[in-house]
Amino acid sequence: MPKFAANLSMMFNEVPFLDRFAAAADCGFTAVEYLFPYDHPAEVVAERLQAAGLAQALFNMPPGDWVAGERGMAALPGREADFAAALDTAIAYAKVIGTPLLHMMAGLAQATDLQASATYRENLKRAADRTGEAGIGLVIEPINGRDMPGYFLNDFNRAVDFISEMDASHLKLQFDVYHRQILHGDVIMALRQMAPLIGHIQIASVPERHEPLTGELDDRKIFAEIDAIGYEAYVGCEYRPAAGTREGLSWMSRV
Ligand SMILES: O=C(O)C(=O)[C@H](O)CO
Ligand SMILES: [Mg+2]
Repeated sequence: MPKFAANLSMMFNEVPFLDRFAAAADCGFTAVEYLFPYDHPAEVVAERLQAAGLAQALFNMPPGDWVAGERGMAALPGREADFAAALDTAIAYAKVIGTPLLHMMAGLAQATDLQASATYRENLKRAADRTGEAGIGLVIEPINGRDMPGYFLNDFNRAVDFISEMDASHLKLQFDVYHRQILHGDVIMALRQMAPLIGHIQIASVPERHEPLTGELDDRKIFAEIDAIGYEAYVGCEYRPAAGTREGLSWMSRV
């Protein structure tokens, strides 16, 4: 059975962000992930993580102005300086918090836009170089257009192509089972085929993005496949609890 990390951006929203670490540990989690730690000093986040005895699995680079609708900057021509500053911030936080992985979000741009693609490649190279020097893994994640309309990286094969082009062994795919199913289906075969490139996995039911075992996929089979491909890192529970985080955790003892 895979080991699971609580996603503190979606789970434990019953309490403020900094209190979610203790809440996750109290529910038996041994690791956490979240989108962004940047509203708090890195030292404070690290202290909460350590006090709860948790491992950090992953967090995202700063995405630009999230409230205004930005969803990353890597594919945005003209935003290279902002991207570089975000990368500096992410690496500084990663060193203090001790995350093994950073997720680089692409941003909203046409997947067919040649200038956006060129900018993405340049920024991906820069991020791969900088994270490589810092000893941190880097992941990119295809995201479905229903949840994130206009997201640049909306295709798993394209993500694999970008990764392959870079020739950086610490650059890998964030395989979110929820997005995979909505974008392409064929989840198990994709896990098998992409296994060598997978750096992080996330799970949620489809289509509601609730607890595993409540959607259209056979999550038990998916977890068995994750074990079978030899994936040993954390599986992020990136789901919105249907009716309370604690109340919904019984799936973990039924898989
Ligand atoms: O939306 C997701 O699936 C993610 O993992 C991103 O990190 C944030 O949007
Ligand atoms: Mg995800």
